[in-house]
Amino acid sequence: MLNQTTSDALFTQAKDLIPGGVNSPVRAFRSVGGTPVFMQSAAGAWLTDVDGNRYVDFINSWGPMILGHAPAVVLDAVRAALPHSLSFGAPTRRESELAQLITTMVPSIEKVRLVNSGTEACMSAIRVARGYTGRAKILKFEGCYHGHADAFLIAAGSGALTLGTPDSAGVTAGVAQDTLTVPYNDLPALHAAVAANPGQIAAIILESVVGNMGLVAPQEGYLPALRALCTEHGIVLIFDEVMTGFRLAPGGAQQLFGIVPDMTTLGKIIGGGLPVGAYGGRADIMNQVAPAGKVYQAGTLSGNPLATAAGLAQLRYLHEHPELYAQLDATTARLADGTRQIAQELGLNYTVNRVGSMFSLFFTAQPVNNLEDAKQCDLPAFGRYFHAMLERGIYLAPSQFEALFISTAITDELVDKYLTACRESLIEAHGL
Ligand SMILES: Cc1ncc(COP(=O)(O)O)c(C=O)c1O
Ligand SMILES: N[C@H](C=O)CCC(=O)O
Repeated sequence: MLNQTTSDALFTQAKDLIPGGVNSPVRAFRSVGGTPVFMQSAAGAWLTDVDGNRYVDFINSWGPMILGHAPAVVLDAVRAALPHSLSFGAPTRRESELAQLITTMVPSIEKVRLVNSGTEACMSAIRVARGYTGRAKILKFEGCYHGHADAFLIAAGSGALTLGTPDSAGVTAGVAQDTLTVPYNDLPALHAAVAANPGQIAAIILESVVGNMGLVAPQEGYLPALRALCTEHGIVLIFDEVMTGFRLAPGGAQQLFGIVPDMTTLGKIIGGGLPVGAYGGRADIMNQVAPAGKVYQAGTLSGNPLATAAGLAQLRYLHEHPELYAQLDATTARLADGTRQIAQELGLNYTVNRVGSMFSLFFTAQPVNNLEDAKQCDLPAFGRYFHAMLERGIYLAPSQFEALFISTAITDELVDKYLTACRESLIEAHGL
């Protein structure tokens, strides 16, 4: 048994002070049971908790730590920036350098605005799309998560789905009526929704590869059809690449699939582990943003000097080392294929979905192409598996409805460690 004495004590204290004891719901282990592990430090592929237990990290702060924890290239950049200022609240050279790199790497982005989180990026992007089109409604997909702005907490994925609150309390009927939802990977449903709201939809926003109902890939032809539909109806197509940006390819999912959206939202990797988000797109759309245009959006700490230093260093490194993407792909293929094979050998035949360096093991033998498919999973068995893996030093997302994120710090030896733990944990979780 893991010694979690200090984590347990800290969680008890935190619950008196912080709602549910955590600052983001999915961390609370609610859907897998038990108490969350409180972390102390991290380096490379490894996390160390407050009781001294060590784990190989397969979440990587939900994506940002693509180079593993504490990479020298990012730490050095932050150290160099530190003495100059923690925040200016005034423009800096590095913001333009970061913007330049983003526009170079991401095909759809001609102009970009930095914000502080993925939520801010998505919230701002739909405001801009509304300002640009003069239309009120947006369309999102069931089980996709775009942060916690009111307009997105309708059929939301991630922690909201995990906790059974995909439609959050506190979101007014007035807001909800402007958010249309349809199942992911279902073109007839999408066409029907657009046809039923002629000239009213400002934007369609989606995770072009979904990570927030577990990992779900777009089916063949889905993204091109979506692109064509948006062009035909004058709808702003927004790819939420908060997870997939700079991860699935240097230019994100849009580069991988060869589809150019009108706008893109970014987060996670772009901050190298510090709080940053961004939204960008075609210049004529982005020129609507204040002070260039009439759509207001602002931020006291936006373009923060430490966050831009970390993000710029990480993005530069990725840009200069494109070979890392083949490495990530090969490592994750070994993990995902190995998991699938183990499940088959044990007679479980569970579904494993993978795109690049993201993957999910779904506790169902049925294919998973949308939220309804993902909801068929055996959640109690997943909870037992999660804890069996944790005992063996493997840190997974504490929810069936999240993807795993692989870093360049995962070596072949660590893949072997994961696969051994996976076999033992599946056996333990199912009493085989
Ligand atoms: C696809 C996607 N969009 C938006 C967000 C919101 O980002 P943040 O948590 O930084 O607000 C997240 C993650 O939380 C995400 O996975
Ligand atoms: N799925 C979420 C983001 O990617 C999980 C992180 C969070 O909400 O705390």
